[in-house]
Amino acid sequence: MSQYESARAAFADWGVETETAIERLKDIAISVHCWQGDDVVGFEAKSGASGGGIQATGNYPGRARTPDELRADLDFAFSRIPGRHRLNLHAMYMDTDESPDRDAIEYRHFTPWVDWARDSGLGLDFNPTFFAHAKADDNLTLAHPDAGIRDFWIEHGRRTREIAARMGAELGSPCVNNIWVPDGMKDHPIDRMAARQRLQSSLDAILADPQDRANMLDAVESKLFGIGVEAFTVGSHEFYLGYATRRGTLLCLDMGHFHPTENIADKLSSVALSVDEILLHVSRPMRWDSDHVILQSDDILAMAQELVACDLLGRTHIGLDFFDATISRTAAWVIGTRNMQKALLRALLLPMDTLKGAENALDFSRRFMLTEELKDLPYGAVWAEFCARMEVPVGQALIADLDRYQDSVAGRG
Ligand SMILES: C[C@H](O)[C@H](O)[C@@H](O)C(=O)CO
Ligand SMILES: [Mn+2]
Repeated sequence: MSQYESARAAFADWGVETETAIERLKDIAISVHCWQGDDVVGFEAKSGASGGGIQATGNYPGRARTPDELRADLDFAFSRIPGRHRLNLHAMYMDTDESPDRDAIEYRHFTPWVDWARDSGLGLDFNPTFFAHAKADDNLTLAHPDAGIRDFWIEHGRRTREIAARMGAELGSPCVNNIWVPDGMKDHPIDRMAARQRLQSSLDAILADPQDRANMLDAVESKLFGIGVEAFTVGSHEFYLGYATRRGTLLCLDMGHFHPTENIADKLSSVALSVDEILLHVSRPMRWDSDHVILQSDDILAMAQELVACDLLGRTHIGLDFFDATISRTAAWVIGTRNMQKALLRALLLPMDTLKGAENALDFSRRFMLTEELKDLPYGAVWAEFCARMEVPVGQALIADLDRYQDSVAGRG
């Protein structure tokens, strides 16, 4: 009997069909973020420090310096991640000989990405870039007291929605356009309300034109604090939860954007009662929003378990948001994305009816015994079978591939 056949029998003993779990996992597209490949630098003529409190640390060799290098790295990464997925592109990753400012970007500045995505069978998601720009140096953009600066960023936001809609139409899959702004203050503000009113009306202006939801979906992302905006973030969780609920946008929950002791998995069932769809930025905050590459850690397993237990997979867009320049960037993409998939597989392999039955009967002894014994089941054999069917390597063969690719890019200047 093969390892998979014996694992299949072990799960069947608990009433779980491994074939069903594998089929469901195949259908879950992860939105892989472009910015892990180049340390959040982007390809604008004048790219500099990321700003907005975002900073990749490390100088591991092999950073992608051009769109072609980034696409080559992504081709490799996607070839080692089982399944069909999406690329999450920030506006500052335009691919053009022109140098449009943020308020002048157009669809044509991104067509090489769309052509590549189409050829690769990938979906695209998009983000306006409200940081790494002189007009964001005050750490205020859409909430800036200066109407001229607000108008500049409103125009940027409007254009990204048009570009996202066209990307979605071209690829036949709705493009999620996620708005995150760094706006805040280093020290205690006097007039929080005025800043939040400005952010609200700027967002309203950006979202004023209706777009076909078959082509694009709007999302808004909150944050607790960032470097340089320790005292006050205009777009807090409460601000965006209310905004998304009122305006019918997706709510983005970034796992690094809350207090480190908060359980982000616990928030899913709460916000799902108020918003139709959720966007996740799966990340690993190490004491703060450090954006470490995700592990198969309790937080990630809990997030996946909630998505399955609450039946939220159909209305949750799973995006990743981590970056680490101290390790191979392609290895970070591949291992991080596979960790998300492994967490989902583990959740899909749980005998959910049995677990819920124990809980509903208030039989907490049974729930406790079940959850702990289930941890010993052979999840690895099911994962290996899934990878074999999707023609991607596991274990030492994967590590050899990751090493080989890293060696091939290490000479980049
Ligand atoms: C690139 C950023 O990580 C991204 O735009 C945003 O999602 C964020 O999380 C900022 O902290
Ligand atoms: Mn994020």
